Amino acid sequence: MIIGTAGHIDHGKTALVQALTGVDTDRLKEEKARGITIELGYAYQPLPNGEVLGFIDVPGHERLVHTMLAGAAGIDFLLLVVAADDGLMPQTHEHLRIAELLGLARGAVALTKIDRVDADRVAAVSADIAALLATGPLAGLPIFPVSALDGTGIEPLRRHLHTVGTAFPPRATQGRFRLAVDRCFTLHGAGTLVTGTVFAGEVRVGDEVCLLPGGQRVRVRGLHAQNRPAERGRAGQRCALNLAGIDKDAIARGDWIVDPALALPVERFDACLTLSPQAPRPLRQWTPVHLHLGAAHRMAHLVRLDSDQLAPGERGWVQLVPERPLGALYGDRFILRDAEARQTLGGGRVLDIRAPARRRRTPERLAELAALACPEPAERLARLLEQAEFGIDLDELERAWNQPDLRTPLPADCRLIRSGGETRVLTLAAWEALERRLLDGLAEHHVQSPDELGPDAARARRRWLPRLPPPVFEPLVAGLIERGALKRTGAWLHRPEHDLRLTPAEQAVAERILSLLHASPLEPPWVRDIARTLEREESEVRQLLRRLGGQGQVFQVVRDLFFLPETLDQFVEVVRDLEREQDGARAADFRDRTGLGRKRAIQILEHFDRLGFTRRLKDVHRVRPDSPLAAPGVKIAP
Ligand SMILES: Nc1nc2c(ncn2[C@@H]2O[C@H](COP(=O)(O)OP(=O)(O)OP(=O)(O)O)[C@@H](O)[C@H]2O)c(=O)[nH]1
Repeated sequence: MIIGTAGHIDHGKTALVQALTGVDTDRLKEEKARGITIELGYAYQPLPNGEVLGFIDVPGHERLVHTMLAGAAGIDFLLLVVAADDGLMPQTHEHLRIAELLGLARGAVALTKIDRVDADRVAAVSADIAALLATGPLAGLPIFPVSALDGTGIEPLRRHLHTVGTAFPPRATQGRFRLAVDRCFTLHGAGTLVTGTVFAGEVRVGDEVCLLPGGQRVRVRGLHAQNRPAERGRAGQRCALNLAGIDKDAIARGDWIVDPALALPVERFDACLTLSPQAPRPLRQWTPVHLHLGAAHRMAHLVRLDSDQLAPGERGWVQLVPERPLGALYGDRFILRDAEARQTLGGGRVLDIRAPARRRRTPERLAELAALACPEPAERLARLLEQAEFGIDLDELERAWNQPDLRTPLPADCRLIRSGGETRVLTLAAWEALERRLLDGLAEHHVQSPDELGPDAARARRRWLPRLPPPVFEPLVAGLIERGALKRTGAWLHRPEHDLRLTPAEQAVAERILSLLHASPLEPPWVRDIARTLEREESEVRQLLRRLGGQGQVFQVVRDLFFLPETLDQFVEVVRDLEREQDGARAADFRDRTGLGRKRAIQILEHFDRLGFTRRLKDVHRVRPDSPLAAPGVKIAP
């Protein structure tokens, strides 16, 4: 268990920790000279059950609240210190408010310096403290009157802390490792050391870990847990890590040391924020604030999400945009102070570290935040899934929530898709809705373009499910094909009832049309000419040719002019030759080698551009290296 002191300057925090543990945590020369705490101080005390109590002593100076916050982020138990002579003072209030906003649920009050006052004063200040606590979540904390000077009351307080510490449940270690760095220094002969509180998981000597937000990989060469050499450190302990492969100057207070899977720098996050009732005014859009999260401290801007301003005492959804990325995960507590760093404004909990910069205030997004605010992970996932049209990237969510086992068990009525290196989960209802959108889209397409077999898969996705990640689209299509609800012919997707098969009478006409094309492949007749030769309606010939086009038997190069695939293949070969020999096809060269007229040569090249075989750059048509037709021998004709 980690105990953190809190309280107004000079109220006796450091003296109390020394009386309790024998350790003087004011180590700095300047601290000694001025008699105040400037940096965080640390002390440890072994318990009979083998556990170790950790103490973090924080400064009480009003200008050092940011240091107090760096220490307070990792504590389990609040030791609120109030001097009996002074009574309640500004930082008594502010530190208490911070502890409440950080969600601290355990604590005790030390009423110090009782050697300086009489019993009536002790009773009066005790009553003030009880009244102060009564309105908040820490109501009813025990109050211990003590004197660090003569030792009165120290023993009962120490016994109380030992009893609570012994009964304190060790934190669960199922998440991945993360430690909030509050100090970094070099030790002669050992190299770079960082210390901090382990927020989650476990670390062992030899582990490879990551600096966040920097991203550098480092190895844990050695470690201390609760001030003792150890092979491993775990959630809830203070640890010192000896890191190999990094300079001290590359690390600063506020960084995190994390499992490499958690090395996600956060540029903005959405959160639930409670504005303190004592905040001086409502928070408006883009208010600049000091953001304290873990041991980190950043300037940040605040965006209101569910209304335009947040009034004192209110709770709402906000987005925070720090000036530089930081480390944060779902559920992390944070504190906001005003831009001048004079007052604590409020505090909250991180809900989404992958928060969108756009469309962040839509009703759909607010519904998502409501789901994210749900404290229980399985229920939270289920509620998120209900709204996730395209499903959820489960790997990403497991990292963002630091919950490596979210998928066991998977919520009922869900589908897990593993594809393209991604694991996505969707409700069956969402899956069916996606299937319907594709099938309905195709049905409509068939009505509008009856002469076309259907779009290819890439076009179908862009058209009807543009926001569905491609790795999910493929299994969706495959599933529909397997069930017979969809057909794939060549590259084209279509409904099974839609095909371009011709009736025997139409087939007879089609064959006569094709033989006319075969008779003059380089200069095929126009639709008008074919109709005249065969004595059929122009519209009938046009429609038949388009349906043959849908089957890939002819290609329309310009309106009403159709070429056979094998003819186009000859042209493809010419273009490939020109690409090899002259870095692309110019209209004049292409005309000379094919014997086409100039205008037709250009039309063919433009057709190739449309097919994606070539790309025009000024007057040259270059072969696209990614086109299947770029490879020698590949043909358009089946
Ligand atoms: N008489 C008396 N003096 C005390 C007691 N506790 C602390 N003091 C004195 O009060 C002064 C401040 O004590 P500290 O322990 O440094 O106070 P602090 O709260 O740690 O101060 P900051 O960390 O700077 O906020 C020192 O001169 C202490 O000797 C006490 O129980 N009785």
